[in-house]
Amino acid sequence: MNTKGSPLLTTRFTEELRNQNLRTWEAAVGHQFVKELFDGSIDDTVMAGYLTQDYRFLDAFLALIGAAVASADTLEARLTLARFAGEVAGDENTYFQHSFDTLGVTEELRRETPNTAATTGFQALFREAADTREYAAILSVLVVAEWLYLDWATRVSHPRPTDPVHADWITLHDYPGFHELVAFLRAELDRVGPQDRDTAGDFFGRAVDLELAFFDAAYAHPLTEAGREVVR
Ligand SMILES: Cc1ncc(C[n+]2csc(CCO)c2C)c(N)n1
Repeated sequence: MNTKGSPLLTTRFTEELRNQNLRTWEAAVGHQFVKELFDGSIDDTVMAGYLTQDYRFLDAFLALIGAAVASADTLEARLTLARFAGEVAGDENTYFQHSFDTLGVTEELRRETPNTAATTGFQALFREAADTREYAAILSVLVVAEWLYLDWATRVSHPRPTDPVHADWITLHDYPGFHELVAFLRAELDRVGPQDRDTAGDFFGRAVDLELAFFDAAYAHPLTEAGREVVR
C-alpha cells in the first residue's frame, strides 16, 4: 500500500494519461530535433526558429503558472508553484537572451516572425486551461510541458554536445531541481486528477499533440540565415 492507501501495483494517474497518448508522446521524445540536439548537428536556422517560438511559449507558460498559483488547494503547493515561477523568470530567460545573441536573432527579427500554428495552439490551450480556474486542468497542461521535456532530456545517455546553445537547453531540462519539480507536479495531478478525469484527459492529450507539432514546426519554419544578423 502506498500513502494514499492504494495497492502498490496500480498505475499512477499520470502514467495512465501518458499511456493513453503513448504513440504521440514517443514520437515527440524521440524526435529528430532531440536526436540532432544531442549530437550537435541541429541546424542553426532550425534552432533559431525553435527558440524564437519557444520564447513566446515561455511568456504564456508563465501566465499559466500564475493560474496554478491561484487555483492550488494547499499553501504548500502554492509556495512550490510560486518558486517555480521565479525560476522560470530567471535562468530560463537568461538562456534565451544568450542564445539569441549567439545565433544572431535580433529583437526586430523576433518581432517580425509570425507564430507557427503550434505556438498559437499552445497559447490558446494555456489560456483555456487558466480560464477553467480548475487546478486539475491547469496541472494537466503543466505536467505535459515539464514531464515530456524531462523525459527526452534524460532518456538519451549520450555525452552532452559542446555548443552551449545545445548543451544548456538539455541541462535546463535535466538538473536535480527540475526532476523534483516534475515529481511534484505529477504527484499533484495524481492527487487531484482522478476527481476530474475527463477534463484532465482532454487537456493532457491536446498538450501532447501540440508538443509533437511544436518540434515538427521547427523544421517546417527555420529562421533563415538571410534574416539573422550573425551567421556562424
Ligand atoms: C514547447 C515546449 N514544451 C515544453 C517546454 C518545457 N518548458 C516550458 S517552460 C519551462 C520552464 C520551466 O523550467 C520548461 C522547462 C518548452 N520549453 N517548450
